[in-house]
Amino acid sequence: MDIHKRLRAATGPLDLSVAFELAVGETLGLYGPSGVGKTSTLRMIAGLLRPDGGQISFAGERWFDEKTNLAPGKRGVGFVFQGYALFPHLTVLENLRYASRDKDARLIDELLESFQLGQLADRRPTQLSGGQAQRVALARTLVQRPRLMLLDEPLNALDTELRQEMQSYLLEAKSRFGITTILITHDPTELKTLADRVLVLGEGQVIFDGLPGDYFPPAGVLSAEVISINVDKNELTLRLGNDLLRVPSAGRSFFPGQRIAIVFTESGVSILR
Ligand SMILES: Nc1ncnc2c1ncn2[C@@H]1O[C@H](COP(=O)(O)OP(=O)(O)OP(=O)(O)O)[C@@H](O)[C@H]1O
Repeated sequence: MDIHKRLRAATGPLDLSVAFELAVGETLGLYGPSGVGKTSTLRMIAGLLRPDGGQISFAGERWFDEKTNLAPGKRGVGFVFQGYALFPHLTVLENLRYASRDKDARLIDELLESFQLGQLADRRPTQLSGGQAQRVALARTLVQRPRLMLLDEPLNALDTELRQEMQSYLLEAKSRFGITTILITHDPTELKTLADRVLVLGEGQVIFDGLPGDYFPPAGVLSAEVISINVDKNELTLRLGNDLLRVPSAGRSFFPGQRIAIVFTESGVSILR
């Protein structure tokens, strides 16, 4: 993907320019402050917003470039966002059947089971809780067998307990159906639980592309800067905030200016990486 678009932000033009790879089967998290262009990126991948330039390809198929602009319906993308509407006059089962192109009863049964919706199959959307409705919305997207699933803060409206419950449903769906997914969330825990990789956007640009654990280190891990190395004493001097620390270098080599992750343990400071 290599997507360029001039957006109109409240503060003036915002030049969105994002390039990234998307491997089949992976879950990519999109993270970043409000207004940096996350939703617009998903809308362009889905074909709902036309980029100014660049190219969008998935699984070896070209969806957009200067000569191509595949219609949204031909891309095989399932888009779930907050407040995603179910048909109010249809039951849960009817909502799934309606969405299923091939009326695959086995897949519908499997989704009802995976998302624990069996008992709720005959209820209408107004008779469901927020978490239940969101489970139906996800099942309804999966029943369409999308090749790529785009989730725009799907769990945002839910409270902490329901979010955790939904995260486990999403994990289950990921292992059962293995659908390539891009997930926008503001929740680092959600990214660490669900995403294989995270792309952090800042002001229309990719500022980090890597493992969620590298962007959000575990609690207790601190980032320090190597100030100097005393080879004779096998010792490093580190700057941590305004403090200088001396720690054993344990025979590893470092260079001044290098940022390293450290953790305080009972026996002193230990260097993680
Ligand atoms: N079709 C469009 N044309 C021009 N500008 C747009 C268009 N759609 C959105 N924008 C602007 O682009 C900016 C980025 O919006 P976008 O919704 O992509 O950000 P976001 O990172 O998803 O933010 P949030 O986390 O708040 O949802 C906003 O200032 C918005 O007003």
